[in-house]
Amino acid sequence: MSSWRSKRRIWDISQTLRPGLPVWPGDTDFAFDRTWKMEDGSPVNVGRMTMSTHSGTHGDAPLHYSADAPDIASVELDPYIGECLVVDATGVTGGEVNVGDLPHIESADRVLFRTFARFPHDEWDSGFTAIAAETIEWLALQGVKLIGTDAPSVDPQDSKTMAAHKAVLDHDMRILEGLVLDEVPEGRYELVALPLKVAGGDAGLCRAILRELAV
Ligand SMILES: Nc1ccccc1C(=O)C[C@H](N)C(=O)O
Ligand SMILES: [Zn+2]
Ligand SMILES: [Zn+2]
Repeated sequence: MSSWRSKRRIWDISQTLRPGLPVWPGDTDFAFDRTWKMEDGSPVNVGRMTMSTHSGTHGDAPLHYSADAPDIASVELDPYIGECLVVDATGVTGGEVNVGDLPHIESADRVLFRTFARFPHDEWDSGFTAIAAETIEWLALQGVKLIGTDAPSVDPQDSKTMAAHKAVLDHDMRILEGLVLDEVPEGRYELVALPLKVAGGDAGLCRAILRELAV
């Protein structure tokens, strides 16, 4: 008998989009409803959604932090697929992940940081841990093309300088935010996290997964 289930384990590292999803203070709430309902005699159910482009798990487009930079529909997809390193940064104090907090990194194309001991699924946590601009610079020099975090931003919530986003821009890196890494041990995985192709989009929602590497 055949099975749909792959022999390699998959971790779904996406937030579930649903009413009540915590969003950036002041940003658009996630809403979903049905425009056609089978219970009303429609042959099918059809829904609609209203949301911020930065809802839940998403990839920022360069356009989000630089006015003339590419939108999410224009960016190449290679950074969003391939081998990645998950780093446990749950022990970091002081608000941002610094170079000294990093483990020894042999080489990595993509690095994902787990900063929450327990992901805040039900409330917004303004005190999330950001990534220092120096850390991003350092990772770029190691050849890292994509940085991911379970926090809602690589910069602190009250940042006026957006230093981490600027470092990402300087090195033409890509960012994933709002990943859920609670169940994922530190180590190497295959990442697949493709942002939705929205023309003019400053970000794209992602269904993000990690898969056990082939041995
Ligand atoms: N929705 C916002 C409204 C105002 C200011 C920032 C945001 C963000 O979402 C920040 C974001 N997730 C980021 O890319 O760092
Ligand atoms: Zn964002
Ligand atoms: Zn961002």
